[in-house]
Amino acid sequence: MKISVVGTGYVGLVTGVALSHIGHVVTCIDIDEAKVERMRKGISPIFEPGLDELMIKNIAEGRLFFTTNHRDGFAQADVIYIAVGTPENEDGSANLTFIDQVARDIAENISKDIIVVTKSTVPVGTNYYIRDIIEKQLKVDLQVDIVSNPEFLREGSSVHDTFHGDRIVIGADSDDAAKVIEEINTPFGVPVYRTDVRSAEMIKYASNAFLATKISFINEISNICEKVGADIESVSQGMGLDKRIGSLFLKAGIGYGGSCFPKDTKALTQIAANHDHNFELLKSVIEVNKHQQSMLVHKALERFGTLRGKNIAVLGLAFKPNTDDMREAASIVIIRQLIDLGATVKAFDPIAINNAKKHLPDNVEMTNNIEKALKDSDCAIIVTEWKEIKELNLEQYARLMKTPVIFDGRNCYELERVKEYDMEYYSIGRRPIVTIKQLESV
Ligand SMILES: NC(=O)c1ccc[n+]([C@@H]2O[C@H](COP(=O)([O-])OP(=O)(O)OC[C@H]3O[C@@H](n4cnc5c(N)ncnc54)[C@H](O)[C@@H]3O)[C@@H](O)[C@H]2O)c1
Ligand SMILES: O=c1ccn([C@@H]2O[C@H](COP(=O)(O)OP(=O)(O)O[C@H]3O[C@H](CO)[C@@H](O)[C@H](O)[C@H]3O)[C@@H](O)[C@H]2O)c(=O)[nH]1
Repeated sequence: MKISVVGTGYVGLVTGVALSHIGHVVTCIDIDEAKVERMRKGISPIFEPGLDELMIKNIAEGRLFFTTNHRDGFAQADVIYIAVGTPENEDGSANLTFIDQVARDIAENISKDIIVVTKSTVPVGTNYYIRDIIEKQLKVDLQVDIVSNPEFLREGSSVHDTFHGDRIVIGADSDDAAKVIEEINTPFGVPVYRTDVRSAEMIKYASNAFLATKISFINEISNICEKVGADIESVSQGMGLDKRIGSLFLKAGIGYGGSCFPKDTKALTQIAANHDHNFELLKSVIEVNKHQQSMLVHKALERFGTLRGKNIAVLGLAFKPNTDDMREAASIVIIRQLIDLGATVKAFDPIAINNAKKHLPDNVEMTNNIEKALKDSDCAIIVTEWKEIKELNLEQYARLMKTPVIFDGRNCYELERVKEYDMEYYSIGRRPIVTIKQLESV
């Protein structure tokens, strides 16, 4: 099948590369010329494990192309995938400017019947809106079918997720169009779930909202655990053994970030509000997440009294490990608060520094060397559970830091292990460990 993918971000590029890998001829279109130039050479503009290798292979085998020209990109296409961004408006609703533009680009540049597949996360009804724009703008009589095919990949494991997903959701009115999309995806061997267009659009928001709810729920439980002396790791494990609950997404921490949960939860409350429904539960999930992000700063304040003049090592900047994505990362909130409180921040991240520079104040020193970040610091705040942090020899904290006081927002270390080292260790939903008596007065 000949396929065009519009938008080469995390979703579009991975989708385009994966579709070419299973044998389709794919042209990826993006308006960003510099990005397209790099991709033509087989260089991925995003950090995603396994992606460069697949790009290089499929370009070499003549199945994967890149262009900035919509007319060229659509010329051969039987199917067009839309994968442009749907960021949030100031009121939290989804901004459909890019979607709108792509619909117009399609209408202006196609010359044969087409199936338009929307991968972007869009409010319920948007696929019909896309079809309306295309049909209104078309200058020739062509058939346009729409299919909602929301994406569930996670950043950092997106290539793996595409080949090993739990389901592919296909929402369509036209049986024929749905069958074409099902056939395109057959080589992935992932189960297909067929439904109507609006339900497919809703499945995406409901899934993200549910996962975000699970996270805020377990974070609230962790806060209570600290007060009653229970251990959140045991509690999560014990809960997760119940198949009705499931063990995944019960990891307490400093809240969810990233390009999806924050914006999609807000967008769903807006979708509900537009239909006179007050989605109170989801609003609380969002509020809990906001508080959770500040949790470690509160703990540090409680511990030190003031953070003015303190040198603080922030370990991990990306919103999760194995990605360079800084969108809505908890590190941004935490670092801003630390600076407002008068602290000096030295931050470590192995991958995300370039992106982090766009989000953080200039006076934040950044390094991809964890030892440099820790050197002479008064305390360390662990924000992202990078391998480099989890595998750090715990001796290093006492060796490098002025005072080895650690606030771990991702429960990276077993408490029994921490006890063997000189440190003062505060984590999430677990009892504090203080092994150095003299630190209590610092
Ligand atoms: N990032 C994820 O993990 C993820 C997962 C599932 C779903 N989604 C959804 O997928 C969509 C895309 O997300 P993303 O993170 O890949 O976005 P992104 O911002 O990383 O990439 C979007 C790309 O689209 C390009 N673009 C914009 N307008 C264009 C146009 N008219 N023609 C061609 N290219 C154009 C931009 O230059 C950019 O490269 C969003 O709706 C998002 O909610 C994202
Ligand atoms: O038990 C958990 C699981 C995740 N998180 C946090 O939640 C955020 C999101 O993590 P994750 O879901 O792994 O990453 P994303 O790449 O944002 O993927 C989510 O958002 C995508 C965009 O819509 C969807 O496609 C995916 O299915 C959905 O998991 C991160 O800050 C994680 O640290 C936790 O705090 N505890």
